[in-house]
Amino acid sequence: MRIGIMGGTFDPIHMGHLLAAELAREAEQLDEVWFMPAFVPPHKQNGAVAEAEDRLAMSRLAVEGNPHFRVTDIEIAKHDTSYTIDTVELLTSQYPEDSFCFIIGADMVMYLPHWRRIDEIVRLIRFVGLARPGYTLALEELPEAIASRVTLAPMPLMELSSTEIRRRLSVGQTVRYMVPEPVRLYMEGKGLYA
Ligand SMILES: Nc1ncnc2c1ncn2[C@@H]1O[C@H](COP(=O)(O)OP(=O)(O)OP(=O)(O)O)[C@@H](O)[C@H]1O
Ligand SMILES: O=C(O)c1ccc[n+]([C@@H]2O[C@H](COP(=O)([O-])O)[C@@H](O)[C@H]2O)c1
Repeated sequence: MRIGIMGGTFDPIHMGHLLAAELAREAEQLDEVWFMPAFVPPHKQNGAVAEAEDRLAMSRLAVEGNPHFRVTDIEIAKHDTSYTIDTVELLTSQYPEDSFCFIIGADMVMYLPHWRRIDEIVRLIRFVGLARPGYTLALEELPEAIASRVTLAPMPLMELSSTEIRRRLSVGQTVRYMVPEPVRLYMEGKGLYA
């Protein structure tokens, strides 16, 4: 199977994540996309992040109804900082028959040189990069070994971030149509980010 990994903090998951995953799936003819909430994302170790169980539950609610989407708790179950190299080594050894790519937005594409052991990651998997407002997808600015492993997929600029959703909820503004409705109801029910 051709599998795309959509890794993220998903604090909370939003329509930008879902659209990016769906368009990457189409462009790369992926059989499945696995949404993978990080336990502690490497570059957010000092910031407060919602409980992993809530981020996982919201991710599960978000993918309901799409037969190509799944959620994996592989990183959350480890209860440790989620370095992608560890996850990729685990996935490629656990599923030798499948081929994996990692789906990321433009901010993460340009940050790839800073990922832990990126030289080894790019030998194991490819990346699918999608446009995001505020970030230029300038592959020519990346080292060739990394740039050659990134394929760009078409994506309309979507001005949406978890930060903006948390900000809106904290001041009582609407997030309807920015997140799937079951996710909105979950956040409302638990008073998340209020
Ligand atoms: N609006 C968007 N368009 C394209 N890609 C996105 C968008 N929002 C998030 N992504 C991508 O989804 C992945 C996971 O992102 P993450 O969970 O950190 O969400 P975020 O909205 O960037 O969160 P925060 O605002 O808390 O930093 C990253 O690869 C990121 O680039
Ligand atoms: O492994 C790394 O060094 C690394 C550095 C930054 C981000 N990542 C991964 O990239 C994905 C998106 O990260 P984030 O913080 O935007 O949610 C998520 O799966 C992270 O674990 C990985």
